[in-house]
Amino acid sequence: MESKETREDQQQCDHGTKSNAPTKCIAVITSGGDAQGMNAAVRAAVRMAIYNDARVFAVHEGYQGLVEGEDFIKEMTWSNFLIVLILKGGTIIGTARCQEFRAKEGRIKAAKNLVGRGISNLMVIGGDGSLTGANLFRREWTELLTILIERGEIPENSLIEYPVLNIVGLVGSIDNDFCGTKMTIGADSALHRILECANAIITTASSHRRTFVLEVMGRRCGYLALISGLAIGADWIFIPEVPPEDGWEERMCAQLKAARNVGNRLNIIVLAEGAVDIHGNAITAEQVKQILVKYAQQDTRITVLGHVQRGGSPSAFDRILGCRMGAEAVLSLLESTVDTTPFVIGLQGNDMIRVPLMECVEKTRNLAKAMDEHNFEAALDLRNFGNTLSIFKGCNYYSPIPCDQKFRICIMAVGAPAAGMNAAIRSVTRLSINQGHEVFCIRDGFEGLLSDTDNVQKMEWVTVHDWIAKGGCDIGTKRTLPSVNMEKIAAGFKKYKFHGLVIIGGFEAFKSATQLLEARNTFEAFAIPIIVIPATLSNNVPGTDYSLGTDTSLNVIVEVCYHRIRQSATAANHRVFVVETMGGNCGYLATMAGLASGADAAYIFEEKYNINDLQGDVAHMIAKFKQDKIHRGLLLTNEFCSRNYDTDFITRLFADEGKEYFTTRKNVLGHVQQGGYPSPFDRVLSSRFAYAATSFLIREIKNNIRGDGVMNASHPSTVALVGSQNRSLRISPVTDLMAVADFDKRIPKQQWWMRLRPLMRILAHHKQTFQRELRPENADTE
Ligand SMILES: Nc1ncnc2c1ncn2[C@@H]1O[C@H](COP(=O)(O)OP(=O)(O)OP(=O)(O)O)[C@@H](O)[C@H]1O
Ligand SMILES: O=P(O)(O)OC[C@H]1O[C@](O)(CO)[C@@H](O)[C@@H]1O
Ligand SMILES: [Mg+2]
Repeated sequence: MESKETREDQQQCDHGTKSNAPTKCIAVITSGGDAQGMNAAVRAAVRMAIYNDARVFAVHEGYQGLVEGEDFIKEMTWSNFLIVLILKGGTIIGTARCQEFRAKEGRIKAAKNLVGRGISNLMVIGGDGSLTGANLFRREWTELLTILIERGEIPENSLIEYPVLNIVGLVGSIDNDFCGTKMTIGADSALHRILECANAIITTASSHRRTFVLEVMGRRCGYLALISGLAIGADWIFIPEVPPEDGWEERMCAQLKAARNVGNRLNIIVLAEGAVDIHGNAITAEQVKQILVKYAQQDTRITVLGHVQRGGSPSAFDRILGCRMGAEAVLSLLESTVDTTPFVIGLQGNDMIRVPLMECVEKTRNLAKAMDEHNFEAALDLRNFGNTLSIFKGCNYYSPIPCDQKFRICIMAVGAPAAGMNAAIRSVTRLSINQGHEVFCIRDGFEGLLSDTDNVQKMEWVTVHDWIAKGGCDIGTKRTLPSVNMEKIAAGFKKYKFHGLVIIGGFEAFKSATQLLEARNTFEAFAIPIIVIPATLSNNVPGTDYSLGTDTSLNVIVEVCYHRIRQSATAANHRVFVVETMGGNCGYLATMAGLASGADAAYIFEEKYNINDLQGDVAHMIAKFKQDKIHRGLLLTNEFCSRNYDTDFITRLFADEGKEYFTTRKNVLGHVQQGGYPSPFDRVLSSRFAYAATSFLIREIKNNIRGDGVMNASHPSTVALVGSQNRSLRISPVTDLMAVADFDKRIPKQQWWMRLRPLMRILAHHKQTFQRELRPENADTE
């Protein structure tokens, strides 16, 4: 049965080129523990299905609803999933842990309920258990239908009509415990919750000079504990995959005491709920507390974060991940035939990929088996946590190695402030100190060297103690480029005898590095290895898909767009908001915030538009207010989207042309986007960048130091930028990057995220041609 509303919705939206797949009926289900971002996935799935002329049903209350049938399975329309749902945590269609579905009789009932509605395509959004159950359900499909035919409960031809159950899985779980995707929907939001709580705890812990044991979720997976431990700057972590060897009690106490001895006022221990010792015995928060009180005489408290981690609004990352996975999952179902392998939609690099469900279930099972058999080495390998663990130790355990020759490493920041700069400075400082070297910072970038005061300061382990959680840039950052007075800057470098330089910043940081490289011919003080760590909310630096600060800003924009502007729009009713983001000429923030907020459009510099396009969008907005019963509109603009058709123009156009249907208001978000404490993603990325940058620098100093201790780096490859490309770390010589950068526009010539723009338009009900996301060529295999 097709509802009137559905047909109208479909008619009013001619979506351009569509897939040629025959009409299919798809059921969407959320199952297992809820996770933030599931709603975004359901919404994208419903809309993508309707866009492709398929019928789509939501199964309420997980597998329980599938078993019960009746009103638990409802057909969805375009308007069922308004943008408001993107911001909601949990799952609006409900979830459950259903015992009945584990038994065959339960699955027989479920099959009957699907066949009765003509559904043979199932999208399951859940964790490892839910997807294992889905796989079993698919494998048994013929048997289940045969039983139902024999019982006379479904028509005889059902097996001919529905020979297979097509399945697609989306991993929605805060645990990030499923093999086949780099990130599961919800894990990033859970990290946000953990960090919010840790921020609150750190102030009281510091006041009382206390130790806190923070217990986090994750079942038998240590992802949340490891990543939050790194992002908080914890003093010790316990994760199930790396159980501590016997004698850990003394080692932990010694480590915590050492941290206090170098000036820490508090200690934080992050304990995964599934943590065990080398014999497989559980390690509990209470046990850790008792040990600390008894052997380290530390005033210790326990905080078990519990379900807070699954609550709250999804992060920008999870909203975008949910949207992309939901859309890709529908395409996978529409393309499937009787012979198609069921897939899980995974994130690899920056791309959505389809991974055989069986393979993922098998790998996930092997992992559980390795843990059961106490084969922790294999488990750690399968999880791929090794590198992160090394970074965690390097940044948090004070253990400088003796070193024959101490190098003098210099850090400076160039450009506008961005969240994550302090975190990167902390990591470079600590990693270098632990390698036995000395670290200095130049305050206020190149201006610091030009001024008459001494702006060079030695950095100690404790100087940067709490910098991982600090926004801004405590060493000061300025836009001034070295070219303003190369001679004086060279004199400064010579005076302080730096062996290597880390420049943290945006496009100016990159440009500074190219200028120093060029000036090497004239000034030998620049014959040192130089590495740039990209940090700018604009995300416009060549050689990296992400710069530090971008994710934090995106979360600020999404939070403002939704929790503040939306509330105002709801109260005002019939209102369109035009929200201007920063980013220079780069439309990353406007585009991604548009996708994450379910915006109607995002106008950016890189995608030209003219008055006809804008008029079309006004007409589209009016149609939405008239037909979709929507009473709010959201348009994003990038600060330099167009010289003439800018934010003011767009606001006035919508205000005038749409005045019978809505009022229009403008919001320029401005510098709030530069503020705030860094997001988990930015904190972790800062440590990874710092690790790669420090390793590069020390290696290149060793390669280029003369016997008399003077640096002689002349090869251009010794001036480089560390970036995240398809989520793998890459060091690129700046000479290579000069070819892929547009210096006039201050953006890279190619930007990976541009291919996400059609999806944003489709989900906003625009006419649009969908382009499938390309498969990665050089995606990481982590
Ligand atoms: N082996 C199985 N066979 C049939 N159904 C299963 C199986 N495993 C799990 N299920 C079904 O999936 C539901 C959810 O599974 P589970 O409780 O393991 O959560 P999950 O999907 O792993 O999510 P999370 O771990 O994130 O909470 C179960 O209640 C059950 O209905
Ligand atoms: O919500 P419940 O059923 O108490 O389950 C808690 C479990 O679910 C998860 O939150 C998600 O799997 C785990 O981290 C945790 O162990
Ligand atoms: Mg699970």
